[in-house]
Amino acid sequence: MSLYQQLGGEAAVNAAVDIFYRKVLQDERINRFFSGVDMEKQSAKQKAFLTMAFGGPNHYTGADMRRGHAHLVAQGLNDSHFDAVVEDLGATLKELGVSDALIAQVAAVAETTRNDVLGK
Ligand code: HEM
Repeated sequence: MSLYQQLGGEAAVNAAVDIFYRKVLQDERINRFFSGVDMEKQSAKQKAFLTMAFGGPNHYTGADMRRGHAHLVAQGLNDSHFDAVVEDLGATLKELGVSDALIAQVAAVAETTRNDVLGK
């Protein structure tokens, strides 16, 4: 069974969206990056983010991740911010009762996007 399926597939993504988004917006280390973001598109973005982090079906490539975050890199986005997002994601999954082993797998999937997201 894939990681995405083990976590509960689309239902798990939907459950995580609100909790994750709240954590990110309350996180003083990173919330400035989200201040100008279109709120209507935000939910779809969060779902795309979580589906990707869960190792599920997504339509994004490394090039898309580079393009999608290049304006944030220009604003100073760096490893510390990436780490904060991974931490907020882990805390979200913990709240939803996901095991530490699965959370570690999700963090490992997120890691595969680090260089693209940070434009390295
Ligand atoms: C774990 C790695 C990450 C993944 C998988 C990821 C994924 C995504 C995806 C799929 C999008 C939507 C792109 C689109 O518009 O089609 C996006 C946009 C965005 N991401 Fe990330 N992201 C990651 C890390 C981060 C980090 C570390 C930050 C900032 C702390 C961040 C902030 C944003 C913002 C603000 C947008 C919206 C940009 C806009 O609409 O202007 N992301 N991300």
